[in-house]
Amino acid sequence: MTASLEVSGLAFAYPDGHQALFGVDFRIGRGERVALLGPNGAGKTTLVLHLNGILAGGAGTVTVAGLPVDKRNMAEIRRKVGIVFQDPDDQLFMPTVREDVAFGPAAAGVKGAELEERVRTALELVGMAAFADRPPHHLSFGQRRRVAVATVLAMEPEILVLDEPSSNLDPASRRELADILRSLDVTVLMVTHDLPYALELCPRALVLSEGVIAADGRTGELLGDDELMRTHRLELPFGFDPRSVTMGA
Ligand SMILES: Nc1ncnc2c1ncn2[C@@H]1O[C@H](COP(=O)(O)OP(=O)(O)OP(=O)(O)O)[C@@H](O)[C@H]1O
Repeated sequence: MTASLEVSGLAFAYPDGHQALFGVDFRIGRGERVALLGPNGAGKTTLVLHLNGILAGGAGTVTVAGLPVDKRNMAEIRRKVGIVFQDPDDQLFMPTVREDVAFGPAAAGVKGAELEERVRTALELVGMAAFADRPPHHLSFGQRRRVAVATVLAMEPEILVLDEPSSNLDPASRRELADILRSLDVTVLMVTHDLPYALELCPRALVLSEGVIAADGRTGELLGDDELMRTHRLELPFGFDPRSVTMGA
């Protein structure tokens, strides 16, 4: 399988000397959906910020679709790695939804009919085409999150990275977003503390703990491993049985 993402020997210490990553290795094939799990402070955000070069300077390499993440390739890397941050308001700042979704591709030089097509397709993929002319701040949180996903999809990324995509969503919005994510033909890396959501959406999971990959395998198997879960402070909701979920892979 062609790799969308390869992380090799990635280590990183913050300027204050705090070491957050200690040699992280994994590979994600094109079209896979992978959950990145781990307790608070495990290094998940630090890892994600290396995927598009926001953080750099430690040891090891990150490669996206064969292209190394480094200063020379930054513009192309930022197009290939689409990060949807936890707070949609960090990503929406234009007067209308349409302008927000057009912003990234327009900055990358896409214009005219192609730009319109990109915007239309991205909004259709997240079920928000009818909202194109609305100001983002008039939308509900769940709708703003979907538009934030569209802003990233409009870049036609190689890999979609989602930080806590289910946070602050009501059950119906949570399910609708899951259906949208499952329908997309894109590689997904999803950082989440919502373990049932990880199980529903991602056939594979990585457990990051104290700056190393502690486990990499089938999500259902990892969540069913009581010893692994306890060791890395992962807890399923009360009464939730990972063996009872049929996954929509
Ligand atoms: N700017 C910073 N300077 C120094 N240390 C930092 C900085 N940002 C994060 N850290 C430390 O690096 C470690 C990893 O943090 P990180 O935010 O990557 O964890 P996380 O797995 O994303 O946690 P959470 O689940 O709470 O979001 C933590 O110990 C944190 O305190």
